[in-house]
Amino acid sequence: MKIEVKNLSKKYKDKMALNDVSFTLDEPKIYGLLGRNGAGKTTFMNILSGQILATSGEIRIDGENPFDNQKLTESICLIKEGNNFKKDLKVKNVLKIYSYFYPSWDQELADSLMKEYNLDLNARVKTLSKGMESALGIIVGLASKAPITVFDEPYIGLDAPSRKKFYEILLEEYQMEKRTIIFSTHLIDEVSLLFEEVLILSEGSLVMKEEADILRKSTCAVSGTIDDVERFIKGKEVIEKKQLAGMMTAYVYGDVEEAKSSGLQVEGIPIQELMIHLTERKKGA
Ligand SMILES: Nc1ncnc2c1ncn2[C@@H]1O[C@H](COP(=O)(O)OP(=O)(O)OP(=O)(O)O)[C@@H](O)[C@H]1O
Repeated sequence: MKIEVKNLSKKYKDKMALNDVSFTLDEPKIYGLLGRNGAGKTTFMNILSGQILATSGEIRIDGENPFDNQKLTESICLIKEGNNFKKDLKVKNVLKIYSYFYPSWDQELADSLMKEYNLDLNARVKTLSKGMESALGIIVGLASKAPITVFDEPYIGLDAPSRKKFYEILLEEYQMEKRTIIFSTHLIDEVSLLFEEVLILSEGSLVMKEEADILRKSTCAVSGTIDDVERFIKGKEVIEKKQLAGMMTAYVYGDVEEAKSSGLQVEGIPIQELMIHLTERKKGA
């Protein structure tokens, strides 16, 4: 499904949570939506899934506005950080409700994930630990098979092996059947290899939207003497540079191979680092 975001803004009292954001997601891909606390990620995901209205601008999903749109809601599954389910419900009833709601619900997948995460069908949501409740969210998100599945920090309390399992199953499912997955997380290093495209929000503005492969190939950290590094970065877009004891390290948009052949020390920039530098740069602007 095509997602068009046009001049989207959301204001809460005097706080601009989103400020004139525009972009298009054309294809089913795994998108990483990144940014620091308060950058506007949850606000965006809530507007996308039709839970709240924008102050101005709009989101169109295959041409339609998601707010109060029953037909579209069946195509979007939003799994939040917590409180996804009514506390008094039994796990089996949660699954039943969602299976009725999502036309593409995959019961077989839900059953196998229930085993994987060792959840008791008869337990009530309020008796689940934080990690178990997150596991239930992950199960619903994956089994919904919703063409747009949005995970907003979906794994609070979930231990590292369970998170790893989640990434593996997400990838397996995605490879079998592509769908748009929008993933917001602060555990960027852990997940970044899953991302096919990365969007970074900073203080309500979109500061980057780029394919992850291009980012890996076209950004690098180069280190060497100040003169050598300055020579290399001349005319290139510099994300950040630091000097120490006559040496310089610069984070630049530039071809990794070219940097290597210039004799400088070259390293890739992890997406997490890139996010930090891009959001810092904006603050200082
Ligand atoms: N209901 C609300 N009322 C008032 N302000 C809000 C509300 N929801 C969000 N905000 C503010 O809007 C800004 C963006 O919040 P949002 O939750 O979208 O950020 P986020 O990127 O998801 O942050 P985090 O990574 O911490 O979850 C923040 O400054 C936040 O305080």
